[in-house]
Amino acid sequence: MLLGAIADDFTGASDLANTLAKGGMATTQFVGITADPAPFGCEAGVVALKTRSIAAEEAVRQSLEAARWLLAQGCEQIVFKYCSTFDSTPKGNIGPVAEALLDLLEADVAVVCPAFPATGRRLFMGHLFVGDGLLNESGMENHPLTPMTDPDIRRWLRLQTRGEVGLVPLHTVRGGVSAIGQAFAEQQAQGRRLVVADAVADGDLLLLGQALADHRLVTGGSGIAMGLPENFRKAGRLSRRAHAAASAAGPAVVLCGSCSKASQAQVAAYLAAHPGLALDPAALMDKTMTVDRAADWFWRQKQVPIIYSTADAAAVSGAQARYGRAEVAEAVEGFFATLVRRLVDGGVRRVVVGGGETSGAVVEALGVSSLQIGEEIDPGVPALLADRGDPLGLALKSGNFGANDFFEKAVQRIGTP
Ligand SMILES: Nc1ncnc2c1ncn2[C@@H]1O[C@H](COP(=O)(O)OP(=O)(O)OP(=O)(O)O)[C@@H](O)[C@H]1O
Ligand SMILES: O=C(O)[C@@H](O)C(=O)CO
Repeated sequence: MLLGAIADDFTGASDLANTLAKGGMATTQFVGITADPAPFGCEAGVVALKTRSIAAEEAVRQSLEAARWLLAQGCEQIVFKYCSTFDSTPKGNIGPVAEALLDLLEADVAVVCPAFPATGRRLFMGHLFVGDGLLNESGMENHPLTPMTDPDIRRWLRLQTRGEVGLVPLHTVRGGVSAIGQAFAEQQAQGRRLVVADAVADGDLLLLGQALADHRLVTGGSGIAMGLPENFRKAGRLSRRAHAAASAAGPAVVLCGSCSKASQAQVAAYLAAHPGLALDPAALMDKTMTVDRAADWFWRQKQVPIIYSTADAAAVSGAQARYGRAEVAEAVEGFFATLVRRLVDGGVRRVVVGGGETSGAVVEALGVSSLQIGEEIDPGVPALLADRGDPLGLALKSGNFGANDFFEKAVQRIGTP
């Protein structure tokens, strides 16, 4: 294994794995930390953790454990993948994990770059934009777990770090590989080990990728990895392996626990032509909605149904005020976890999931340990193939990713009925 990555959620892991596979690296996504050696021929390994919203010390512990395993597999460069909307709270976890990885790798400096232009996330003067607006006006300010209320990534990250945070602005990035190298060296000389780098287009990310060839640690969204495979290819170190074929066959289900604006629109679009079961947190808390009821409902449907807790910001904050933020999240995620196990044990072979935390709960419940990366469905979302006795097709969609018709496309692209 040449390149190892640690992703702080499951959809983020498949987003990054998709980028590395498209870049020509034979890539496997691992579900959590494993003690087993990586499969033969794996050039890039992405360890999917569920550390985005847990306590910072625990996120650090798990990330270091994953990094040590990746290093033991031979990895020369480590990528720490977080969300392209920099999802975190003032207490972490991006800063503490990045600083701990710098220490482990004995690295002097690392880039911080959540930009992912294909999905509208662009970074200018350290400020993160989503589409044509700032991050804190994009709907992310209402996120159920990590509300993003400041678009200045330097300022937000500094709340989380021990050390100062630097910046390599866009005009320097556009100056090319040696200008970028010099800028990092200057930031490092001033004692800034975490350095935010601007990027508004794929070309900026490719330049950065080239300039970061010798960096032991790279941190960012999946965009920052766009240029990394080329560094290994140029050195003649890559084989060329095809994407995994979508070979799953059987009934399908769509599960959505994401409450993002994009997910709200995608759920509405899917409901226009398919049956849906809405999960109300109150009904989960007082147990009037049970996994038995939802599973019975599922098997009665003639078309591929959607089961969702997706709701608008007012409904989400209402439920959180009544039951507590963590309590609702636990109830919703726990419900999806038990339900998906029941459905897959009962014969479902294609599972489409909306939301990173939700995907983590679902994949962990299914007990699969690794995922092969298939073709891209929409930017940042590949078809995935797991082995659970039979082939199991999966798609794990980040909250804000995907076109309006994502769910319909994904059901078709991850296998056949
Ligand atoms: N109706 C609801 N009310 C309150 N919380 C909810 C509701 N539905 C889902 N949740 C919780 O909100 C969280 C949504 O997070 P999730 O990561 O799945 O989606 P997302 O944040 O939109 O996606 P991503 O992390 O990929 O951007 C989960 O913990 C989920 O359990
Ligand atoms: O970077 C992103 O936006 C996604 O891969 C993600 O991490 C969402 O959970």
